[in-house]
Amino acid sequence: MKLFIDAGNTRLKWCLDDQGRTLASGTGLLEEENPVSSAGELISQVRSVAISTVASEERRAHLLDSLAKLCPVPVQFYWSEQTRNGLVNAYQDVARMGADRWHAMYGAWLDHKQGFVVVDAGSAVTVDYVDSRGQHLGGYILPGLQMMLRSLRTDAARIWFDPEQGLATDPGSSTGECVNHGLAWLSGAMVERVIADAREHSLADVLVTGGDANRLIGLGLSGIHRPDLVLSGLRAIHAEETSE
Ligand SMILES: Nc1ncnc2c1ncn2[C@@H]1O[C@H](COP(=O)(O)OP(=O)(O)O)[C@@H](O)[C@H]1O
Ligand SMILES: CC(C)(COP(=O)(O)O)[C@@H](O)C(=O)NCCC(=O)O
Ligand SMILES: [K+]
Repeated sequence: MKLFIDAGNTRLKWCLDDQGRTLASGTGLLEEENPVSSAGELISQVRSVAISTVASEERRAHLLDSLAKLCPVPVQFYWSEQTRNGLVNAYQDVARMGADRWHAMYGAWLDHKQGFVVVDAGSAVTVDYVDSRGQHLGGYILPGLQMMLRSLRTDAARIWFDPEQGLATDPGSSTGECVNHGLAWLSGAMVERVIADAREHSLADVLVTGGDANRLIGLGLSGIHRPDLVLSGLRAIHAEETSE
């Protein structure tokens, strides 16, 4: 059995794979003693681990320590690449691209050859465009939804509010409404840009992943929700690398 991990800046997503079948999946926190505690006893059957991560070196080392205690098996990290199976990265320096973006794009490329957008609404929001030839046209990195609220709370002395998940975008008449509606309004504007760009570049599909995917879908981002997109790409790449 293999353990696949997508370790982001906020949460860790994992799944257990037995010859291509998903036996279990869950989420955890990187700093926990056992970040895959939700896998329970199954962890003892793991024979190898494959990881996609954008966490700091310190947190990556901590994850390795935790895994070594839980299951002392080989661990392989997978990073961004220049090209794979027809998908071509637009970055000149691909080592700089977050591994999660490349793995999400590859997961999308396998099923959506007619051109696509990947929106990953995690700690940060990333938007990547890939055309029907597999050429990555480039992308955007924006502050995530929680990150924006946190910066308003910490960097502005007189802004107090309770965060809400609402979708209202009308002009607010209290600090709380102005902040919460403002975030929905800004996110909605981003969604409109993504839809317009997809049309302009003839990208047929919009794939949405990340912890805030449903919020963006609620704000009009009509697309395919693929919470497992990074893990899908990682699993495919691992399978290709280990079958050679
Ligand atoms: N249970 C949860 N714990 C933490 N964040 C969550 C949860 N559910 C939804 N979120 C939202 O998801 C975002 C993190 O998304 P995620 O895809 O896990 O990020 P990352 O890949 O950066 O770790 C947070 O900013 C938050 O708004
Ligand atoms: C943009 C990101 C922070 C998104 O990570 P996440 O929100 O999923 O934790 C991550 O992909 C990253 O650290 N990228 C490095 C810079 C780049 O992709 O160019
Ligand atoms: K992200």
